[in-house]
Amino acid sequence: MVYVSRLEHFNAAHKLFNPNWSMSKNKEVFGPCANTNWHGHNYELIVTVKGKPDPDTGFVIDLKKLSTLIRKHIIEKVDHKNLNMDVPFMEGKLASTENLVMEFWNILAPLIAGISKAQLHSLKLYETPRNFVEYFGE
Ligand SMILES: Nc1nc2c(c(=O)[nH]1)N=C([C@H](O)[C@H](O)COP(=O)(O)OP(=O)(O)OP(=O)(O)O)CN2
Repeated sequence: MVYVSRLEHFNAAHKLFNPNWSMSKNKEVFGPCANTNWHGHNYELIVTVKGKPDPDTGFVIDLKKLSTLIRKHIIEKVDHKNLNMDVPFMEGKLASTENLVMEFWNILAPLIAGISKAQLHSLKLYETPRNFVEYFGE
């Protein structure tokens, strides 16, 4: 197996807020991340795909095609958006990095399988240069 990765970028606004809690409980749990008027992040998304290189191309997956697919189905939906208000697949969900990366997986895994013999292996999503999550689909 060879593991091939593509880095994409987006920026978005959000707040961490549980609607079932009072404002003071949200502030207690999420601190400044619960700020009513939002805050923003420069997110970095690393998509890793695994497979065997095709004998004709030497590619596990054409990275240009992978990039186009990620941009169309993920980046265009979240870039310069408010994750709590503007993104249908985040509706009713807390806009944490964990919940975001799981939604990204549900979108990307079948699309990648549809354009190649490769499989989605992992997603790594940086919310800040020091906070990031990794997801392997289980
Ligand atoms: N498990 C999670 N914890 C936190 C998440 C998350 O998505 N999953 N998100 C946040 C906030 O959105 C917050 O804005 C993160 O910023 P901060 O803690 O300030 O992180 P920085 O790396 O920018 O700053 P440091 O000064 O290095 O802490 C919080 N928790």
